[in-house]
Amino acid sequence: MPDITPPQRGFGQMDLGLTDTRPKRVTLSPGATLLRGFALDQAEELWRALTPVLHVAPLRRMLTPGGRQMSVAITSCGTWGWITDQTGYRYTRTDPTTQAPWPTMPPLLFQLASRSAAAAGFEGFQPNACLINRYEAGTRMTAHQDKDEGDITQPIVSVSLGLPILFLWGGLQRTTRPHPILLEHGDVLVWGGKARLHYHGVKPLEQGGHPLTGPTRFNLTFRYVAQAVP
Ligand SMILES: O=C(O)CCC(=O)C(=O)O
Ligand SMILES: [Fe+2]
Repeated sequence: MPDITPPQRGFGQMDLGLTDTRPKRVTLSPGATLLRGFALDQAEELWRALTPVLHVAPLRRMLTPGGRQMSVAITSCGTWGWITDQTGYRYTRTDPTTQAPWPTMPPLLFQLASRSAAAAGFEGFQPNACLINRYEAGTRMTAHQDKDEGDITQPIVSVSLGLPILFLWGGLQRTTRPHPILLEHGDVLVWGGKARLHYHGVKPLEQGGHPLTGPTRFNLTFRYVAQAVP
């Protein structure tokens, strides 16, 4: 494992006016690649493309099957959207809050996801679902596997926008001690193949302000959901 220990909290090399000498590409484990800043050039355009999506399918804090309200606010675009309620986790074709189909995935998002996957060695990725997570200060996501897609031959592409967060990259067992990775604005993380079912989560978001997203962090995860999923 390369040294990907996060820098000290509070400032980064860039804030000091120094050149960022960290590698642009880091393998976290076989099949999992961090592409630092891969989406940076397009961040503002991506952000603008999200506005109409969030208008049609507003962010909402859903209930877990155990009846707890998630701290992260979530919505989706694409053919399939991910939901959780007291009957379980699943993908649906319509938004349960509006009964309307999920908004179309903006082509810019689709193309970025497909290019990112290819850059990480997964050619031909055609996501049909994009989950949109909004984190506010104190919000976190506990360790989990992404396994509701019904097809684990396709990777997950995760794009971070806004405030930085510590992402926890685990192993195939929940008990594997996770490795913290700093995910910053414009970073893209791709995991597939042997890494597809690795546990992962994020630490609580620290308070802060970002020029684009204000006091929040947005994360977009692109997935391919098998048509057989009801
Ligand atoms: O916010 C992140 O970086 C991870 C999100 C995630 O794991 C998920 O939506 O399944
Ligand atoms: Fe996940």
